[in-house]
Amino acid sequence: MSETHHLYEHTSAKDVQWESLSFTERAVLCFVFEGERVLLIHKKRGLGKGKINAPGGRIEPGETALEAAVRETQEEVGLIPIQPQECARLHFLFTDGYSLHGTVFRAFSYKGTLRETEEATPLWSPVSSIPYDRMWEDDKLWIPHLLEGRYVEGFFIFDGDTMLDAHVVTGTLLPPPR
Ligand SMILES: Nc1nc2c([nH]c(=O)n2[C@H]2C[C@H](O)[C@@H](COP(=O)(O)OP(=O)(O)OP(=O)(O)O)O2)c(=O)[nH]1
Repeated sequence: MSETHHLYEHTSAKDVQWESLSFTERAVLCFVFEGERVLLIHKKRGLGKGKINAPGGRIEPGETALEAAVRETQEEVGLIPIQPQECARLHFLFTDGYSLHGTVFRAFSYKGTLRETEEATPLWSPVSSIPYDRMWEDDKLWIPHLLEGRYVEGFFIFDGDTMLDAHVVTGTLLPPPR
């Protein structure tokens, strides 16, 4: 194993100069709520294969984060979220130097028909029993704040699938859906 592989192994998430990182990749997630349930997916391929997550994916060139959130949700499960609202920012640094910035949205209405695709199997999860044990390790640290309606920022250091350190900051209460 090379030295660079362990570049950030002993770095704390609080000590990383996150604002001066030029992220390798930018991605989005979109949480669609209906009553006391939230739309999640079982991801069938790509990064996070086998895990439960919210719909999402990489932002394409020329696209805004909001546009990507709507497109990825439609591509993965057929639903078009209506008026998604930004509700979190996530920052990931991997020990091999890869870094990922995530913008998270929430929506309370949608159009279209839910369907399974080659990328994902959709599932409506009760908000009170999100399957954190089948999700990315950091999710249990920030999704509860999102569910309370608070803006949240997360800073995480990962080695592959293993979370080495985390720093979560909660912000203001977001305006309720209209
Ligand atoms: N909830 C959560 N999502 C994460 C974490 N790490 C991480 O990459 N993701 C999300 C961000 C993206 O939405 C998704 C990665 O998907 P991706 O878009 O890179 O992979 P993909 O192969 O499906 O690519 P694409 O064609 O859909 O763009 O996983 C995490 O720790 N927690």
